[in-house]
Amino acid sequence: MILRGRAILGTFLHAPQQGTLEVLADTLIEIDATGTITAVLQPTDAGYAEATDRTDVLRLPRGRYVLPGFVDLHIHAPQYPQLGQALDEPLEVWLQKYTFPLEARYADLDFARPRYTALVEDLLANGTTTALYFATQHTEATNLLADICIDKGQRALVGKVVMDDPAACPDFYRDASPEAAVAGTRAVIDHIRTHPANTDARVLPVITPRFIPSCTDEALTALGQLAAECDCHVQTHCSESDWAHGHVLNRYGHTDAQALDSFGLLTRKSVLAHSNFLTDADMDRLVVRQSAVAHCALSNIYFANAVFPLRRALEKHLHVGLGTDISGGPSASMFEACRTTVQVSRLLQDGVDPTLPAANRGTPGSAIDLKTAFHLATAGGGIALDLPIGLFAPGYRFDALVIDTTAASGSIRLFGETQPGAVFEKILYGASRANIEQVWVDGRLTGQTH
Ligand SMILES: Nc1nc2[nH]cnc2c(=O)[nH]1
Repeated sequence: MILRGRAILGTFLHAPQQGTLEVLADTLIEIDATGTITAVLQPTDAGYAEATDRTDVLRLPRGRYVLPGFVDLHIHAPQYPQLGQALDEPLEVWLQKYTFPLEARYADLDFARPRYTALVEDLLANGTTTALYFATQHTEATNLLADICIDKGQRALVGKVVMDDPAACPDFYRDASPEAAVAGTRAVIDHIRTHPANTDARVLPVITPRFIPSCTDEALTALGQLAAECDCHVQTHCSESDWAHGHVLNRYGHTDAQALDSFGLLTRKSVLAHSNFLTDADMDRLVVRQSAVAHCALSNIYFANAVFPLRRALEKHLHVGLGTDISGGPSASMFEACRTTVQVSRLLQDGVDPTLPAANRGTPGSAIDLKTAFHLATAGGGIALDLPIGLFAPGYRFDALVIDTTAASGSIRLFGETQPGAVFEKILYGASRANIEQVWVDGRLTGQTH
């Protein structure tokens, strides 16, 4: 089904600002031939009656609510087979013991294809309409992931992982040299940008140094130059755990954010995963560069040794979106990412050690409300990527999911509740895949949802 050149009538819930939910009840959204929203008409608006009389309007039944598609700002695509597994080691052990051996297998495209296909289909069915992907070190398998996203109609940003330092990366899974790493990155950029089925650039390339500990200075310098030359997005990990943060401090005598900046890797289109140990000065630097953080609340429980100070970052007007960090986080759902964002912020606020007096236990003022988490998972992701997504407003792409609150096999029970704020909470806390009835990207219905 296609909504391009048509309109959809229903109740839309979105969060243009942090901390607020906007309810667009009985609203008509008009979409042009490219999948861009051209009008959002509410019942009191001039022209509403005539517009809703159009015969080509898709009218949603009662009990349906439309949300902006989720923007997952941090996914390791090759780690999907490992989701919900192997979370018993700290980051530096987990990488060498489980993750590099798994990712190395993507040299074999017959291994990669069914796994990448399942991932993209499952994420779409979960409501993730935009995905920022780390692929693997392999050029061909990275191109394959991009091809699958293009074929399945997911908005995606796909990067070949650069990891060239022999001191940190195993022989069986490493770029042969900084030059080879950059050549592979260039090849993926060219593949995606010239793909004959990607003329509307729904899939974009991303420069992807894995993280400073796995890269040589030569590779980081060349990737910074490439980012300026190609005007591509950039993604990497930043100050994730005590170990990762400490590695960079030891190597350069300054923080990850400073080091990335010195390599030209902090741009308007950069997304830094985790970033838990950012100093105030690091945050200020990111604000100046307009770079973003992908907050991965669930994965941080396993690997970070700390909770990201999200409220402090938002008060500084840092761009922040949410990420699942598949498979560091054992859930592929952005609903879950919203829930965990709220939950860990409460732990940070109140503290966790019951032997301490309440007054010394936590970090007051750290709590994040559900509407803010939802904003970050949608509009915030769009701002981070500098793309017109995550909102229902003219000029934005029509990326959306239709929630069926009445689905018998779903996990939302409204018991007659109709107050939109309450319904919103029930959806965010309760929705599972069986409640996601339709997923739209650029005004096109994507595959089977359940
Ligand atoms: N969570 C996480 N952190 C990383 N740092 C470097 N690589 C990774 C990865 O694959 N996952």
